[in-house]
Amino acid sequence: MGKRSIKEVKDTDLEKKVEGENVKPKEKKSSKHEHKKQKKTSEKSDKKKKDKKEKKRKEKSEAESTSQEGESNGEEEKTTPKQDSSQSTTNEAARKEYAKEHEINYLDPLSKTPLLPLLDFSELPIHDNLRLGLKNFKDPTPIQAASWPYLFAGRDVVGIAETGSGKTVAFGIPALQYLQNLPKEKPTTRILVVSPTRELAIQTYENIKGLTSDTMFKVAVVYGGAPKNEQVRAARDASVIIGTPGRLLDLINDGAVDCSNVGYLVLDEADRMLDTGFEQDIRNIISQTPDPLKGGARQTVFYSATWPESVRSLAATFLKDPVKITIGSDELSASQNITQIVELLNDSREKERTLINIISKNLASAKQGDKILVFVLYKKEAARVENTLARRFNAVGIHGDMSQGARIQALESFKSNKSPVLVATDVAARGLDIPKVQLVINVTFPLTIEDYIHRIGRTGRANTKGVAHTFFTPEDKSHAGELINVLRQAKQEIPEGLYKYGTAVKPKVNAYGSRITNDAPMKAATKITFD
Ligand SMILES: Nc1ncnc2c1ncn2[C@@H]1O[C@H](COP(=O)(O)OP(=O)(O)OP(=O)(O)O)[C@@H](O)[C@H]1O
Repeated sequence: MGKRSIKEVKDTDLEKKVEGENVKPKEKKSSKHEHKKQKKTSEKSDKKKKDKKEKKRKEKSEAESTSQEGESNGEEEKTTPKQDSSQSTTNEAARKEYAKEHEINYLDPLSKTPLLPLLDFSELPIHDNLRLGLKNFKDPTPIQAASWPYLFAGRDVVGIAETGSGKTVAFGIPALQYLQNLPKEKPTTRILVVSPTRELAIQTYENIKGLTSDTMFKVAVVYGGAPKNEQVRAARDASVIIGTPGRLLDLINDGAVDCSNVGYLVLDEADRMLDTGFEQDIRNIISQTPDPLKGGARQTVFYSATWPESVRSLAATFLKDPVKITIGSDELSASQNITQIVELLNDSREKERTLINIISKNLASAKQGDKILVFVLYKKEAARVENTLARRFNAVGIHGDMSQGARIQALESFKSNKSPVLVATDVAARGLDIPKVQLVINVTFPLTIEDYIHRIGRTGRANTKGVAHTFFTPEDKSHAGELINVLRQAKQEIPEGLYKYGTAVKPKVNAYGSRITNDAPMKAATKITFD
């Protein structure tokens, strides 16, 4: 391990392409730890469950649900987790109704009968110390409710749900319970979460730390632009590592991170992680983990709000019989909590004046703590717009040309409301969960419509409302068709002038490269919806 096979691995984020490649995939013999048992059981369980479920449900049906109310603190459970209670504690009809109401769709190559959603935290087969991490939430969100039965059964999952819908907790809780179930032997990395940006890696680390605050698990975060030594120390013996691909590979090649015992692998913002900017790194990282196709015990979970065709066939190569769970439409969709305004401008030179007007108006009526996030496309543009807005509104900026320290400081200043306006490139488009972002302004249209969905998803999170205001100029005309589709899908107003640019949607081209890939479907699967 110790020998570096990458000359220089830079950190990866949305603006920096990783240069280091050519890490020879190692043929690793994966260790067979307990997780495999869990997985085998789960794979078999689908079949068994089919038969058993019918019986169980008949026995248990009717009005069981009410007796579960108010038990969500798990007090009475002590340390004995319930196993797969999701299928039995509330009647089947209520679960089906929930799946229908929240438009949960399943695509499962192994079973025609979905594992129905888990409707209450008290049904979670987890230890009490993990329950504490959920105490601030009332109910599972739909992606949590739908994913958990599969994740606890050890299945690979592709989870697609709108921005701000609680995907981190969706993959985090089963990951930590998996860890909890392992025998207490020499600590080694068991859970690996890969994130596209440093800020998202840090945020996920904080979230997972929050969920583990009552446990002894060691969690570490590794990302570029910060000294390695400290991260190497933190990663040593950490059971959970969250990181950006470049630094992760760097530490793997240094021998500081050992992925040979990873039993639960998460690609957060999975479509971004699998597109051309990251593909090779991801291949290299995954090659260091146990390979389920060679008998290795690794559960792999991919989450995102967007799932373009261009990444699906590649995704399939890393997953074993995954169930795809989609909340809402299969089409690209924005959160319905966001009011989308598209303003057509004839000339890019109108942008600055319009931007200042919108921010002035918005801040004049803003409530305490309200924030505005302004997106641009290029780093230089970010610096220029930040400059303009800094004088008027005490704005700060974040982009890939800044030092990591300055990036963190800007984000802190925005979060703590010292600066109510943050100007950002797409480095802040994905995953960041900043409370009270009331307004997102797209000064320059992003490279892809998926990025648009993620950018505007910085507002309207966790069932709050928000507004996204997008400038659209003739230069953006190639995005008109897909933008119209997104607006229509979210039942938003479509400005008449947008149609003049045409409604055609070009075949998918990966905007970070130029490759077009066809969607090679995963193993034939049956799509199940409740309607
Ligand atoms: N069950 C729940 N009930 C209420 N709020 C929740 C619940 N689970 C998570 N949240 C909160 O919802 C917010 C959004 O969660 P998270 O950042 O995981 O969203 P996401 O789906 O990953 O979004 P994105 O697609 O933008 O990455 C967070 O503040 C989180 O604490």
